[in-house]
Amino acid sequence: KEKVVITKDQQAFMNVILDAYNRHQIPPDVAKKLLQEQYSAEENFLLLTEMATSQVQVLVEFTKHIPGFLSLDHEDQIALLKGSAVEASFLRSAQVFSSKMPNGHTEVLEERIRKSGISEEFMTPMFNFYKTIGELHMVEEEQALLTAITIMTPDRPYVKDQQAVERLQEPMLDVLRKLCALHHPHEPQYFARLLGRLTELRTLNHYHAEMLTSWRMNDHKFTPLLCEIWDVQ
Ligand SMILES: O=C(NC1CCCCC1)[C@H]([C@@H]1CCCCO1)n1c(-c2ccc(Cl)cc2)nc2cc(F)c(Cl)cc21
Repeated sequence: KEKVVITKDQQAFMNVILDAYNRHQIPPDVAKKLLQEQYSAEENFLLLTEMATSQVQVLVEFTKHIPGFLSLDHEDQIALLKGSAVEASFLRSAQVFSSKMPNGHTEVLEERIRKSGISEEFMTPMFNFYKTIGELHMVEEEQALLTAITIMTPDRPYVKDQQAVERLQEPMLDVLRKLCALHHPHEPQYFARLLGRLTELRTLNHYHAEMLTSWRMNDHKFTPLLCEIWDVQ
């Protein structure tokens, strides 16, 4: 069984991404708000659009610190951000949902989300994803890398130089594979399970526009930034 060694360069590379990830995160205020009181479907939708708008802004800041991103073709930079923003917001939602909370809080949070205005049909796939992310008990390095890997996905629509993106994604996958072996030594399949979550994320991507337009309310208003990023309005 070969010894897993993270090189000094990989450690430095990892710290750049982790540091950027920790500096550019919106606080889980939305969880606190949802736990404090019940909101109407309209208020919940407004809360979601506000949170998602500010999350896109911090996502751009985080992405700029991913080694090599700023050296990509500018149109490809936009294509990567546009292609990954929804998945990053679901990944962040899953991390917030599965973060350690006092007893009973997660259940209240789930109930509030189930009653927030989202159509019933999306609850199962969404909460399956949240729960499977929670079961992974990711360390923060893994969370940061998984988000960076999601952004650096070569086959997003309109990406022209996919090879350039692959060259940036590969070193992150290498470090993640080693981290998984180090942090989860008794789960040889752990890395594969992590990457499997990225496939699940793509299916949530598929539902996303419909989840928003079927929100139980009239007249769904979106911010200009969300109209750009989400395929709505
Ligand atoms: O605001 C949300 N998520 C933000 C997005 C940016 C990053 C931070 C978290 C929404 C909430 C849902 C209830 C009504 C208010 O919005 N949300 C979603 C969600 C996301 C996409 C769609 Cl289309 C539907 C629901 N899943 C969540 C899980 C959670 F644990 C918490 Cl606290 C909130 C969550």
